[in-house]
Amino acid sequence: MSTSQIHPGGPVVAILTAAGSGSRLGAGGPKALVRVGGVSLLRRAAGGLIDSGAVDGIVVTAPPDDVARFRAELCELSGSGQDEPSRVPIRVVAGSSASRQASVARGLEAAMEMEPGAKVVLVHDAARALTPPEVILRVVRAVQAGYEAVIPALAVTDTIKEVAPAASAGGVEAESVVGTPQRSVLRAVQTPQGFAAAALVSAHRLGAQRAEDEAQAASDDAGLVEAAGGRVVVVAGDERSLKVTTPVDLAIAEALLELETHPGTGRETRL
Ligand SMILES: Nc1ccn([C@@H]2O[C@H](COP(=O)(O)OP(=O)(O)OP(=O)(O)O)[C@@H](O)[C@H]2O)c(=O)n1
Ligand SMILES: C[C@](O)(CO)[C@H](O)COP(=O)(O)O
Repeated sequence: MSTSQIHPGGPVVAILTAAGSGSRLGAGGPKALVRVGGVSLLRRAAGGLIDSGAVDGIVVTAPPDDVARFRAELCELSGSGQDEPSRVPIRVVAGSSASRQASVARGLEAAMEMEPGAKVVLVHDAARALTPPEVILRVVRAVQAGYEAVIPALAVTDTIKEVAPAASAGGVEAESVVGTPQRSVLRAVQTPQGFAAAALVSAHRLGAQRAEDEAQAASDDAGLVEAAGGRVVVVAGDERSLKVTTPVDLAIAEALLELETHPGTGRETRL
């Protein structure tokens, strides 16, 4: 990368995961290219990272067949790092269809190639396109302050049950509840998750054998650090960092943007 070195604590690189197909959204194309408020999730998420002022380079993981399309989608945001030193370089690489973990592993390899001296690595979901820049900054600052793994999260508002696999009785399929974790100690985890670069590289290396099987793969990167014996800490997340997963999430994201653009229209009461 060798760009303007913005951060005295060492370069900060972000991996923006966007290689998922979006089957639950069912938009008929890659989810990251779906528009909310007229702009794709991908551009909004990359723009948020840039707007935080905390990131020196971004690696995007794209669906393997869509790398060129994703590059084109981001070309206006991306700087070469030479003739436009004020802009953040963006590299698009092929992710993996096997699992998010496998996509992040590919992104991490590219990120460490882009900036071998990176001290902080963020892993962020393109699907969390409305994440406020201040959340990104909060995570980066906590890593720079010495925590090796930092995740933003919210307190849980539903009661969460643990269940056993479904069984059928009298023609009714039902799951048996096997436990109710105490709600006050539960957190709903968001992204970006921030890591000391060495800790993330080592955790991915140790967990690599899980990545090709979705059922075994870690559903977040902090889980890999935990499995490797590392310490993960939580900072405040934000409701606007919701993950666009289903059509209802997309409608909520549209409504949030509408509120931001036209505050005080009375729509607040309907949210
Ligand atoms: N093999 C995968 C799977 C997911 N992701 C990324 O990880 C983030 C979180 O995944 P999710 O929201 O579940 O996206 P999809 O996998 O696309 O959704 P679905 O499971 O509904 O297909 C998304 O930004 C997605 O693009 C990825 O890079 N590679
Ligand atoms: C990383 C994550 O967004 C934290 O909540 C989440 O685990 C991703 O899960 P997905 O099934 O890949 O959307």
